[in-house]
Amino acid sequence: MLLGSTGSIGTQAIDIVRRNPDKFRVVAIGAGGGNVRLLAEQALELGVDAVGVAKATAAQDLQLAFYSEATRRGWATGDFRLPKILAGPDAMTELAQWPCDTVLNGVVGSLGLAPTLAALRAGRTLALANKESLVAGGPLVRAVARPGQIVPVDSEHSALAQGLRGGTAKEVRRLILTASGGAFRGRTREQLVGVTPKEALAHPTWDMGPVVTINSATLVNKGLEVIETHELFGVAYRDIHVMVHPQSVIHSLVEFHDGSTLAQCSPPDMRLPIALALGWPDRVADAAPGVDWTTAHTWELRPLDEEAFPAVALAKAAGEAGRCRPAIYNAANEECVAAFTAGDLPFLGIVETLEQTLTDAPDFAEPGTVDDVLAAESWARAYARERIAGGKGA
Ligand SMILES: NC(=O)C1=CN([C@@H]2O[C@H](COP(=O)(O)OP(=O)(O)OC[C@H]3O[C@@H](n4cnc5c(N)ncnc54)[C@H](OP(=O)(O)O)[C@@H]3O)[C@@H](O)[C@H]2O)C=CC1
Ligand SMILES: CC(=O)[C@@H](O)[C@H](O)COP(=O)(O)O
Ligand SMILES: [Mn+2]
Repeated sequence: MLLGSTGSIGTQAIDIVRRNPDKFRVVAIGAGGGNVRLLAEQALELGVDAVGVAKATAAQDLQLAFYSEATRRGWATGDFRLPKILAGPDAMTELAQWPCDTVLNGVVGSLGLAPTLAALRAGRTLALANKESLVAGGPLVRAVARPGQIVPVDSEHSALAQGLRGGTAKEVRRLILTASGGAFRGRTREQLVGVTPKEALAHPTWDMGPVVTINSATLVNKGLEVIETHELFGVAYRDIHVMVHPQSVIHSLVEFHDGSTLAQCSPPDMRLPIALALGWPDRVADAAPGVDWTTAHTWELRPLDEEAFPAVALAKAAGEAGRCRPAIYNAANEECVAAFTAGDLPFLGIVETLEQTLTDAPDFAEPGTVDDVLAAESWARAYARERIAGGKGA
């Protein structure tokens, strides 16, 4: 099951499936509804049983897209069976419970929380790219997930999961997440004034969807990943570190208490962690090219400039405090990224707004239900939007 099949993660997952028909079969796919042509193309190529679109009004366009795709393929009516269409805001959650072994959650944003919980409750293995669901609803996810039921897709967390195979939890001293540094790596705070969405979208090493790319530029992505690390591996925030690694070849490191450190290395290509998550615990041969060991390489690791990029420290504090503050951090960021992309908020205003939103947030309790998360998110979204509309953070 692929949720977010039309996106960067989804299309790369399909590449893995296409090249490994003996290992994987996709039974259903889902996406927002912004690209029904691609969704129909994928559905007919993969021969899925069901297709979901979150935008209810996209259902009719999807139906039409099936027929044009069938015509393009030279298929006559009667030669093929149309997949069942699920449409509306609950479509991803319904699909997450569809009979299958593994659900890959590759949708973007904390709207991925309901499908994450549904897949876990239905007993599926969850290949998780949608880090926002874990950040927003960590305590809810922890309460329903069996040990080992979530397999990380995020490159750093896949690296950590691989490194942790090399020792026991008791032997771990610290986890080190690597960060490319994003589009503005090496800049001072002053040099970030006036940077544009186009510049922020020019990621130095990874080709990804727009939201995660802008989050890389602000380092909010690394903030989300620190919380994701804590939620996935149960390691204390004080033992989770971030290092800037411009080459994006070392995807993260595990240090053990004897002073030994294990790193996972491969050229930046998400098909490797996606394939590993789909096949977990087995590796999929030739998922992506490996490092070329016949040439010279220089791999750097540098401390993060926390003054220019305070987003990681903010996320750590939010994670340590709990009580929906990670959900507030993420929801405010989703609003800020949309505003920055639309030209309504300057780049530095993103993290400034996050900080102010966290400062002014009322005290929420630890979430016990999805509604608790939604209440905190809805407060944060409204607060951030109001600040942005009022020209604050500009
Ligand atoms: N791309 C990457 O390399 C990496 C991504 N991730 C994480 O994976 C997730 C996906 O990222 P990425 O693939 O880059 O994002 P993209 O923007 O490329 O794709 C997003 C996907 O989500 C779908 N979508 C959008 N809105 C909805 C909705 N309301 N309901 C259901 N589906 C929706 C989109 O469908 P539509 O086409 O219809 O809009 C699309 O299929 C994010 O959480 C990201 O942080 C993590 C590590 C690496
Ligand atoms: C590929 C991947 O996992 C992204 O989440 C990646 O981490 C983005 O790169 P940086 O956040 O390190 O710039
Ligand atoms: Mn990552």
